[in-house]
Amino acid sequence: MVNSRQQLREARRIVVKIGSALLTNDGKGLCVEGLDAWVAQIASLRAEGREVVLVSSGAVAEGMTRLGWRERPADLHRLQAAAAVGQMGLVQAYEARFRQHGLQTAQILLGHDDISARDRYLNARNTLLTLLELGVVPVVNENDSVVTDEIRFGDNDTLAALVANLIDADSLVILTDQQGLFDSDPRSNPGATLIAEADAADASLDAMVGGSAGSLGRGGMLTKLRAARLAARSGADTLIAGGREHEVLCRAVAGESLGTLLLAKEPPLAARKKWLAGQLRVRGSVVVDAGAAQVLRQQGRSLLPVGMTGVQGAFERGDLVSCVDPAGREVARGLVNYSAEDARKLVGVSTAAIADVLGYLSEPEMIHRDNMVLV
Ligand SMILES: Nc1ncnc2c1ncn2[C@@H]1O[C@H](COP(=O)(O)OP(=O)(O)O)[C@@H](O)[C@H]1O
Ligand SMILES: N[C@@H](CCC(=O)OP(=O)(O)O)C(=O)O
Repeated sequence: MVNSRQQLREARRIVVKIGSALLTNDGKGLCVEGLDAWVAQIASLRAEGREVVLVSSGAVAEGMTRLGWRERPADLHRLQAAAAVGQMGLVQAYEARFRQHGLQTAQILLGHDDISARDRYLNARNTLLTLLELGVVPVVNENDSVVTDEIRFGDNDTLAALVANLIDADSLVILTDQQGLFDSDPRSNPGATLIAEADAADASLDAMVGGSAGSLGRGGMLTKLRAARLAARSGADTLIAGGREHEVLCRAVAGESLGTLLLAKEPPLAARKKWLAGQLRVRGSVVVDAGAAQVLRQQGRSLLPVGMTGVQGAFERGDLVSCVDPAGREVARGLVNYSAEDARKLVGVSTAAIADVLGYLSEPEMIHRDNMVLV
């Protein structure tokens, strides 16, 4: 059997995520010793010939420190202003340190649209890959100052996983203020035990994460677990580890057993499906009958109008829509071939009758399987 830690040793392309809780020293400004240590470790990973993309949080927290604010503002524009101020501090901190190791850095700020629009997704991918080829360390964050609430990732775990998908990373390493994933929140349960390794898809992990974050972090362990599942879609394993541990990155990549390794056991999704899986903006839903739900789930088939029993929401051809079973559980998501208006006319309609009902035939499928991902 291949030792699963061996896979981290062999990782050529790694996404490292540093969370707010860790980076901002629990609200006392950027953690200088931490930054020195992480940058030095990333520099040695680069010197070993590995490619590293850094996803760093901390803009809002650093902005609050610079502006002298103690409370995280509730007002979106003040939050966005803080992010804009703090992002300057972040890039300065990384730039200066990487330069000492002879490395160039590049700032990449991504929003949801950069991942959801296929052309922008491909463009972001090409830019990141070009930077890696040039030996530059890209420093990524969400484009906090301009994104609207409806479409923000909010936590950088999700963003880091999407970046791992985007560049086909071998591993995602999430550094946080805990040593990894525990069987319950160690903040509230001192007796909690560290999980050393699990299949990212293991449903029993869901009960352990609780969803609570620290005062500075956004997502807690729940978003880290979800991120591991997202990263697994492109075949990347995820390590969640304590960022304050001595030489944590170098030791982890040397194959030492620390933190929690969440393994990608399913075969990677095709590139288009990876892009689909990262979409946040769902425009509506179609209810499917039990038979359709079964063939979607078990045989990965396309959804035909005959399997639909209802349509909710307002969507256009090409929008992302979710498919729910008769019990209301989401089965899949995909890009529709018909608008909501036409779809309502097509509920339960056989393929042969589509043209008669609509007066035209676009495609026989409501959602083609190539444009669908199971949830
Ligand atoms: N099962 C768990 N194991 C470890 N930490 C957990 C668990 N459930 C909740 N947490 C909380 O998640 C927090 C880390 O998430 P967060 O504050 O969002 O950090 P970051 O900014 O690094 O993303 C921990 O401080 C911890 O209190
Ligand atoms: N983009 C935000 C990061 C949000 C955040 O704190 O995320 P996380 O570190 O995942 O809890 C920032 O730079 O402040």
